[in-house]
Amino acid sequence: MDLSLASSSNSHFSRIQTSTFSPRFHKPLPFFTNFTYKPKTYSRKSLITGYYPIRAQSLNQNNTPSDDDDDGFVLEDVPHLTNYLPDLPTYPNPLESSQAYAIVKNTFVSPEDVLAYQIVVQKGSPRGVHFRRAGPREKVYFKPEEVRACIVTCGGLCPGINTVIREIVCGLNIMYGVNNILGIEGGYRGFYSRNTMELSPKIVNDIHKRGGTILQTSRGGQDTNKIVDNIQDRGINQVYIIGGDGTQKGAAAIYKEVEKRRLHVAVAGIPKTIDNDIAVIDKSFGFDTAVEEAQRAINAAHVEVESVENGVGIVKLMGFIAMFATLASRDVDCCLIPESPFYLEGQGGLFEFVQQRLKENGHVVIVLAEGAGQDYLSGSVNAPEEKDASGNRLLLDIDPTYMIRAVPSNASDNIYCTLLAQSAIHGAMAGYTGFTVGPVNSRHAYIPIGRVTEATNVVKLTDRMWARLLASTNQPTFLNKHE
Ligand SMILES: Nc1ncnc2c1ncn2[C@@H]1O[C@H](COP(=O)(O)OP(=O)(O)OP(=O)(O)O)[C@@H](O)[C@H]1O
Ligand SMILES: O=P(O)(O)OC[C@H]1O[C@](O)(CO)[C@@H](O)[C@@H]1O
Ligand SMILES: [Mg+2]
Repeated sequence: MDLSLASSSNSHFSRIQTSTFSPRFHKPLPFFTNFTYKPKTYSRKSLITGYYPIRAQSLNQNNTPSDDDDDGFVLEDVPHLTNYLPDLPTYPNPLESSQAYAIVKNTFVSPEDVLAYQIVVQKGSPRGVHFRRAGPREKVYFKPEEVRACIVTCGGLCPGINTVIREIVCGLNIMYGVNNILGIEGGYRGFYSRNTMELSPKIVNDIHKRGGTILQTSRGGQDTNKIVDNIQDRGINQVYIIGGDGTQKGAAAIYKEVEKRRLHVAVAGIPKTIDNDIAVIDKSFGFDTAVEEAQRAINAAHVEVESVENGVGIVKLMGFIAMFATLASRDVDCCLIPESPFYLEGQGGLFEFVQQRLKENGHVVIVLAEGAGQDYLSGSVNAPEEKDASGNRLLLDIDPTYMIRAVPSNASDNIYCTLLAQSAIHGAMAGYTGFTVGPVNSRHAYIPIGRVTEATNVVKLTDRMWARLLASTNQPTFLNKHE
């Protein structure tokens, strides 16, 4: 039973060698499975973002393609340092002698463990896409005393960033005995334009109680070559990158350059987005905290509108937070999101609905998601195609409730951040690189960075979740406009 990495110099996707496979799989896997990227592009406006960029191709024992024995199993694997450094020495994982793991039955994740992307299947359907399960491996590709790690945070704020920083520092130190950890200040450009700070468990001890990021963050201004020069100059060999879709694209570029230079450097991404719009993973850290905090904003609006005659309150929130806060609140009369165009006048329009609710209840609370109703906003706030420093389009009149992203993370996000940090550490120590971590159907996985940056999640109006919201608020669908 062996699912081991074989080296492949020209592809950053590993081949999986499977001589025999666990009996719990109803069918043995092909002897070799080779993975090639076949990216498919989807329009940003498309409401359906499902895609399968990698196809498994069966190879027979001579390593040539064969059509048989393919039961549709696809592993979207992450790169490994041995892909371009085949002779890297390995060391026993220090967790073997860790007190914390002393009585754990299975300290190490089996190299065969993979997670299914789709868990709702039908009898006879192909087994589909899988990701490598995250967790500690028996062998590591770094001597703990030789690890020089760094952590950088980029993009907007999100509850829990400090917790992730803390847990990377403490996890590296406590689990793997690493003492050399640098904080890069001020985002990507901090690699070459700012000072660094030494991080230790003592320094980060209580930072999870604070919002923001102790390392500071920034948008724009990254220069991949200069970053990798700096990584080399400083002797850094593990890079932990916390940030959103833009940051993860930057991480992929850093990984590519590191691979080109054939450096013994693991690059690990920890996905961050308060909007919860990162593809593949179940949920992004800080989202629960943000939804909880959004309740307070909605509640405040509700108190205000109830206290005046015909009060109308508008709460502006980000992305999926608008939808989930509405579902959680019960005080929201109508949730407006960019994916569901609405109209103001006439039968079935927003004004008619507001009037009706005012008549019934004397007040109305509307949740407006970032980007909704752009057609109705004056162009005076920002020029239509204005961009921020990272090249993201600036939306009109976007002033989402920032209070929700400055708060420290709640208990469940703190636990989640701990798992993310520890998974990233185990992956880097085990020699995986160019990966991002996150839960897929509740289990943590190593996911190729390209998979999470190729498309961002949008609300699918055709999914039952949006229907649940409509059923909860009883708001108009705006689907039947009468001209
Ligand atoms: N395509 C890209 N390639 C390389 N670097 C990128 C790319 N897009 C963005 N970046 C860099 O990543 C950093 C963060 O990007 P951005 O400001 O878009 O935030 P983000 O990571 O998407 O976070 P969020 O949108 O959740 O706030 C910036 O320094 C930016 O220059
Ligand atoms: O004002 P800043 O820091 O650029 O952030 C704005 C953006 O950051 C985000 O919170 C990123 O998730 C977006 O919702 C928002 O558009
Ligand atoms: Mg972004």
